[in-house]
Amino acid sequence: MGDSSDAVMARWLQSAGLQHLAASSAGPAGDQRGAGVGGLGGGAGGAGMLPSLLMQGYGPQSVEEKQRLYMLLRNLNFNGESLPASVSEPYTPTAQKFGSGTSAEGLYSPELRGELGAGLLDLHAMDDTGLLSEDVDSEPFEPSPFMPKEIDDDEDDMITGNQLGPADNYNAVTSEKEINTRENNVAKIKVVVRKRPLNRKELSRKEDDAVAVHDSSSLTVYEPKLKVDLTAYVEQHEFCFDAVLDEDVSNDEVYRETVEPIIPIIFQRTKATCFAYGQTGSGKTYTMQPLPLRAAQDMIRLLNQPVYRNQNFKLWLSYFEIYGGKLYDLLSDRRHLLMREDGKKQVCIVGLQEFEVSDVQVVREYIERGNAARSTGSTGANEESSRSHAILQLAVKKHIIVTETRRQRDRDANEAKNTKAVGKISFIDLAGSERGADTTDNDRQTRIEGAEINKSLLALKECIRALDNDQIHIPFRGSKLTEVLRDSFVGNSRTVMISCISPNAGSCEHTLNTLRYADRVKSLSKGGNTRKEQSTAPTIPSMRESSSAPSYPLSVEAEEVPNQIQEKRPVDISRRGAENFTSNSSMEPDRNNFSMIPSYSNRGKEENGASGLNDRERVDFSSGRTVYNSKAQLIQNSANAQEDEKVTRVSPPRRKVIREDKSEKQNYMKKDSGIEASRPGYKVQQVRQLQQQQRPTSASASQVSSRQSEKESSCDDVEIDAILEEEEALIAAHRKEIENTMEIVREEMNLLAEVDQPGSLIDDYVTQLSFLLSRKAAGLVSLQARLSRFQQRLKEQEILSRKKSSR
Ligand SMILES: Nc1ncnc2c1ncn2[C@@H]1O[C@H](COP(=O)(O)OP(=O)(O)OP(=O)(O)O)[C@@H](O)[C@H]1O
Repeated sequence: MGDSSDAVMARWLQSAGLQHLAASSAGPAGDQRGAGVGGLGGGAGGAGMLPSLLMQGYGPQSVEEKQRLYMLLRNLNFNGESLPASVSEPYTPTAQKFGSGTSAEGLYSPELRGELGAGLLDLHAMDDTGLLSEDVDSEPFEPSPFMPKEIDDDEDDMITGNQLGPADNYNAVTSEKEINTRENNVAKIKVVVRKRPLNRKELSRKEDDAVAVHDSSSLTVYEPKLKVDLTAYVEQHEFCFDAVLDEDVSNDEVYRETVEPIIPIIFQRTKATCFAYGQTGSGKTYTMQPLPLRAAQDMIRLLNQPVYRNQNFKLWLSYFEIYGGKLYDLLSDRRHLLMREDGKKQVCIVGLQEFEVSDVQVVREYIERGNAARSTGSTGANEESSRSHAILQLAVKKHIIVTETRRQRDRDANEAKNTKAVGKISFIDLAGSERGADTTDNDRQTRIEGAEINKSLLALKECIRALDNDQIHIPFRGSKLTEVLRDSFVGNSRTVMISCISPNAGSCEHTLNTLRYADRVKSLSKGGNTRKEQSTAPTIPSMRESSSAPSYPLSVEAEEVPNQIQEKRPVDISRRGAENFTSNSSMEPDRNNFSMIPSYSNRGKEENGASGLNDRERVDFSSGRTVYNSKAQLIQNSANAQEDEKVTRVSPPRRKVIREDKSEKQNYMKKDSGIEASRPGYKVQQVRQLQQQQRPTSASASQVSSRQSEKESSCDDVEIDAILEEEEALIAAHRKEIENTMEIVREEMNLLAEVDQPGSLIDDYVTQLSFLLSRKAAGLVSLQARLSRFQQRLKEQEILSRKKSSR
């Protein structure tokens, strides 16, 4: 065990930035190998050497090195063995004292994982799935090629203010253009599948490996089946994804494939979400566990780049879980948290503790602390954690230097007020996917929790699809999970979904469910990403720019200007809706993949293809501000064309009319003559006509009555503007409703296709159908209510006008 133990120890030391001590450890300390932590295979001996390394003079020289070694030792001391007296002084890199907690399994050495307690986002670890040690590679942290090299302080002077951060394989800072190109190159949604190796138990049962990974993007599942006459046969299911990672792919490669490309754009106001999905034991925790730490490492490296350091960018960490629809802070004694929406529709988690971090070691500790909070829950810790979603967020914030006077004023204000969000990445370890459909459990509470999980998984899928489809309405309210993640879905966002699958034939059904879920998430992104990325991001600031408004982070703008967003597509939505609906009505389940591929590919064609305005829209959106003006022109032209075609059609291009009305209003006030009504809404037009009749036209009217009438007409116009706005909102809501309904219908058809399959879970079907129907009903009820309000408003207005005219 000598050599391997040395190697493991060298890697541990390397992970703590103490690789130079490896040589010393091979000296006299090496003689004591195995004396420390025992019974843990190759790595244990190495752990045993560490105390002596720390105690004796030839080891670490500086206080910082000692602290690091102490931490390393403490984290490896998972068996509860006490540290030597000489190293037992507390290490307190943060102001907080952490709970006793379990060790950071897997964070140091994958060999040790599985023997330890719950790790990062370890929701429902199974103790019976330990893999053969030879399957598992130890993975030291290597500096990522995506990340810029650390720049010495001396180099700072060479870098000028406006130069921006990271790009591939570079040492110097690149231009904003390059950054934008890179940003656009990172897919908005990436779906990656990871297959884990067969574990000991599966091998001992001689289970077949039913998943064959062909290349970096496709795989086949061989599902063993029985015919009615009990003859066995194998059904093959082929899948394609953005990336398929085989069993021998290391965590390091997973990081490089999934999270690493996103990190630099977090500094460019992007919000990203990375989540693992899959059945229990498929490797979610194993996959997710190292990611936040790796990400933090790269983010900290970036923060140390002069361009960000000069801007006072800092990294903040928070960690909480959603269990049974409630939020708990994992870094604050599982404090119950409340979710609120502020005036800007931003979701705030009231009371969530966020910690500023600038050291990977400290990040590691917070993660451990959060894990400990999860695994030591007061009632049935394991059950609890297995039914929760854990969310770890790393946020980049710009610290605003406050002047003395302002500081005085804000003395009592929260420190957060002095920071401005730049971007963030959320890591989510979802509860096991099969839990939601767990029908064998008799416990009512457990079943309800299962339904809750199912609901959130469905809602998450809906949101991702809506997001990728550039829908105006994103169904955040579908679940607590999506509500919490709301701000990660709007504006400039990226999503990475890692679907974890077990390879054994016995898990085929779950594996297929996981892959179908992944397939659906993926489907809508086909052929649409580039356009969609461009369509949201550049247009919004251009609107702002044109009104010379201050520039906000992109995502905030996206939320702040819902009306403008609707404005972008006033004419085409119903049309697009109709096209979609037509294509959907021909949807046929693909029997091989059990997915609705035809519908999505049709949609891709429609969107890329000949849907007139859509095409023009796409071109327009890609060229930003000037294009937005031409877009307005386009809307105008289109509206004019419609008017030419059909004189009776009076519904106006929405915003345009309001502007016209306002200028009309001014004209009217000046001239005090009749209204030159231009295409108002049908009812509103009637009201205006009534008003027109009421207004004094005689030149001989006294000044008083003229002023009176001016006043009245001004009030009337305000009224009319309000009605027009309502009318506009009603029509927009109707459009949204149609889009929603179509999404739901699509879901229903998928559901039907699934339930038709042999072995489908009826409970799953029932839960999903009930979720969809309640969404449908809620949408209709809300539209109906809006319509009634509007009808009522029109009635009142008419009565009022009649009264006036009879006076
Ligand atoms: N790719 C992999 N390579 C090696 N071992 C793996 C891999 N994926 C998972 N494992 C091992 O399989 C076991 C189960 O993995 P893990 O606990 O991550 O599953 P999970 O999906 O998080 O399960 P649960 O939903 O119950 O929490 C662990 O012992 C883990 O070390």
